Amino acid sequence: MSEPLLQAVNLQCERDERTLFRDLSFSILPGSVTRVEGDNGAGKTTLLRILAGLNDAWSGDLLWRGQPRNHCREDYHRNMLYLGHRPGIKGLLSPLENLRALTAGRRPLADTVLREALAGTGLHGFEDVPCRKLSAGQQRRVALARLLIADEPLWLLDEVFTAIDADGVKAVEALLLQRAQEGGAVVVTTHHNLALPGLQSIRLGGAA
Ligand SMILES: Nc1ncnc2c1ncn2[C@@H]1O[C@H](COP(=O)(O)OP(=O)(O)OP(=O)(O)O)[C@@H](O)[C@H]1O
Repeated sequence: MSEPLLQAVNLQCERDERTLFRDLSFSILPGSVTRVEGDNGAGKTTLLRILAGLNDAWSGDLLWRGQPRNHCREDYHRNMLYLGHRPGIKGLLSPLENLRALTAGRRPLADTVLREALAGTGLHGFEDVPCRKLSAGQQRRVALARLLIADEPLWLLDEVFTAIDADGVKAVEALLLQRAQEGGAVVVTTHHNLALPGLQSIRLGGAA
């Protein structure tokens, strides 16, 4: 069996004196898509932010390719892509400018590549329009264009299907499968009913 990309061992997290989860252990294997499940408030976003390194209020161990994540943070952040439940798009900037900003600090990409990615998410003709003039679904598509140019093997995606129409959902599902087939892994939270073969799950809830 291949080595996990990411391993969580006995994770525990409390928020507002409530235990969201404890003794939570799981492995994210190359080639997998995993859905984090749980009711509203169960801690799905919190868990994803912990995995993304954006929340330090937890205990337990996180291993990246077998190494404690704290010992290889730079490598981890180079190989992990996190999209939060808000699109994180700046309204005054165009889709092209937003995508430039979202990819800043990563491998440099020519504008032609970024424009192609925007066209790939259905934004052809809107590349240079201020994002505040776009619909909620179109703004989400700006953030999703990141997936078309992502070389990071691990994707952590929080509610990225919000405001996306049926065709968009299918296209994103195909991207998740493709990342897994290429040997990467995806961890996703969604209230949308994902129809992916081999879908793994992490269930949150019940940690009184
Ligand atoms: N900004 C915040 N400040 C304080 N506590 C918060 C905050 N956001 C969330 N919480 C607490 O953390 C718990 C888990 O929230 P989280 O957003 O991780 O849940 P979730 O499973 O993603 O929920 P949902 O399905 O509604 O998006 C909430 O029930 C709440 O008690």
